[in-house]
Amino acid sequence: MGNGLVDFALGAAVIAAPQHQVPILAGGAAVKLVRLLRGRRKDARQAEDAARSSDGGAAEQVTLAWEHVSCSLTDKHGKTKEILKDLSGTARPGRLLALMGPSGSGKTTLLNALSGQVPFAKRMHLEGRLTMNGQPAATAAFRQGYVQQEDIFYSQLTVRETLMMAAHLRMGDASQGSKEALVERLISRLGLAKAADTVVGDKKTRGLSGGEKKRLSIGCELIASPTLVFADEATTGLDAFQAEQVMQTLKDLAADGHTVVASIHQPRSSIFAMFDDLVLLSEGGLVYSGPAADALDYFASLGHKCPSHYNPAEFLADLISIDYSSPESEASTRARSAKLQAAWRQPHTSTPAASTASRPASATSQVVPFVASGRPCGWPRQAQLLFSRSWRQISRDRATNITRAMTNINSAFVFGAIFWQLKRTQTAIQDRMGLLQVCAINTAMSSLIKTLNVFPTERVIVERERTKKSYHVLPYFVSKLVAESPIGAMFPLLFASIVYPAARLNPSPARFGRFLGLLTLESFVSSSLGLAVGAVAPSTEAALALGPAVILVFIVFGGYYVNGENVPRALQWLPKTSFIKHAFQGLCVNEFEGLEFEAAKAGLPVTTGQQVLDRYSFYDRSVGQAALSQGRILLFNYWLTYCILKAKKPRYLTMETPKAA
Ligand SMILES: Nc1ncnc2c1ncn2[C@@H]1O[C@H](COP(=O)(O)OP(=O)(O)OP(=O)(O)O)[C@@H](O)[C@H]1O
Repeated sequence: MGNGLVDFALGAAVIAAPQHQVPILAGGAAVKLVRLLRGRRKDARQAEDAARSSDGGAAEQVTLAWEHVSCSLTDKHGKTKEILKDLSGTARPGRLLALMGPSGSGKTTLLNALSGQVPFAKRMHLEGRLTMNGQPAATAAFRQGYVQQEDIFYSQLTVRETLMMAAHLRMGDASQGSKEALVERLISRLGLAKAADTVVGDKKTRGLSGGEKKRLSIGCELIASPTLVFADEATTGLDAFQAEQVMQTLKDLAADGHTVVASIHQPRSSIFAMFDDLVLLSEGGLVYSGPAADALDYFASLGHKCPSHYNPAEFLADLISIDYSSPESEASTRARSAKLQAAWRQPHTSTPAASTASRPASATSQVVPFVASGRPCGWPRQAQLLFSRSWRQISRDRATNITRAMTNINSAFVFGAIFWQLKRTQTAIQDRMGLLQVCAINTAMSSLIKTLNVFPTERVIVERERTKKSYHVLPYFVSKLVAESPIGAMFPLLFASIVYPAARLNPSPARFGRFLGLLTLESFVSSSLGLAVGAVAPSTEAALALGPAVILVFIVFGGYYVNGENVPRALQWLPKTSFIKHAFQGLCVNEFEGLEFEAAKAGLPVTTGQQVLDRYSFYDRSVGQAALSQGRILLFNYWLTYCILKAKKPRYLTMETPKAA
């Protein structure tokens, strides 16, 4: 059975089992999982050892060559769009190669293709040949780092902590002292000394500048001691000064013998002057590949002379861009782009690309590594590290915690004021029911929204780290849940402590304890639903749109609006899945059992709490059963999230060998 199927079967068995069998099944599942995981860890270590022995642990320089790289996308109607058209080129050690081209020209796709990270898409086809020092890239064991366009970090960790965490996760076998020394070296080399103890920050917390974040991203990639460094749009969104600093960092890396390939949009002339080599793309086709210094001469030879005192990057960008301002200008600029692509395809007697082969910039044959390489740490250590990261993130996030606390206190005061000191009259029965229902809905919503706001971004970090094989999903997920629980439990406590006495609900400490326990459990269940939705949704915005739509169904079947007995047969499973209903039932039983009401002056009076419960079809429920039902949904959501996270491991397209080859 495949691993995914094993997880599916185990999870399904735990959820579907009768209650008394759950511990036995869960125990069996745990043993099986541990065995599976041990097996996989062993495999991973063997693969790691093989990779090490193949490169001997030495930071050998690498020349990356690509030939006939094409990428195309066919739509549903069979129409094919060429994203990359038969590209060939070389990136050499000790040289900074810049990929330039207008937006949509294929820079990111080429960078992804060169790093073996073109995201899998059903109708996309990728072909070409990639070699590293003459060996097929698939079998070459050179380490690479990929600095992504978007800098995403745990916002509450400082620069030093972020780098230290990367070092711990990826250099498990190195000593603490050597990791600390390496991190300090990186900090000073990346010009981050002043910001070393500053938290990364986010929209709510002030932190690093854009340039500092980008340099931190580079630092995190350098932990693995890559010989090849890719950077996508490294300067996008930065001011001129920060952009120059980031490019200088990449240039310094190249000077140390790394092979650096960076895509960039319209750099200023001082940055253009840093490029050793240049690849220019227009509409997925190559219009130039060779030394940056020779580019202007090449285009001048085609009749496109750059005016003096003009930024060469701007001149080249204008030359190869498509002008969509009018049909005529679009046609003429497309024609010019096609002409330039055709000109490049002509054989060059003294092609700039050929000339670079004879003059590598670095005289050494080894990369000067920033750090020593290492293997990832073991599972218990991973769990420990990830726990400390999650704990720091949640405990330091004052802005989020204060907002959550204020929201809960505010709701508690509003509900407390509306349902102030409930009496034992007939009309107060409805008020009690209403209050318990809004308590259940409020707890579910506040917990869900918080999770949806945070988790999709965190998931992207986890996916990136898993691509680097830094850790497995299980230690991450378990440590995250454990770390977040204590603070997550604070908010229902705040809410319950205000609303319970304000409304004068059943005044017994034990009943208050159960009220609090049910709300806390419900808050965790709602958060687990948020994790599952956040794991599926492609972005925070999508998660925030999807989550409330899902929970609305659970609110409708929350036990107050629709009586479970009147739900159509085909939909009877829905109330069973509504954790809001289970919480509400538990709260009602806790509140009404043993309660006596004043008799009505007219009509049929409801004088006991049990009669109220019977009327809502809650006669066979207990607080324990309600808690157990919530617990099962909680476990199901955790299991579902775990499976989604595992299945969502980034998939990349395989580069096929060109047909002509
Ligand atoms: N998975 C995909 N599905 C559909 N279209 C895609 C996909 N990947 C790339 N493309 C298309 O291929 C073209 C090149 O995209 P790419 O992101 O490589 O360009 P780019 O030069 O990096 O652009 P930018 O500078 O704006 O980031 C674009 O038209 C893009 O829409």
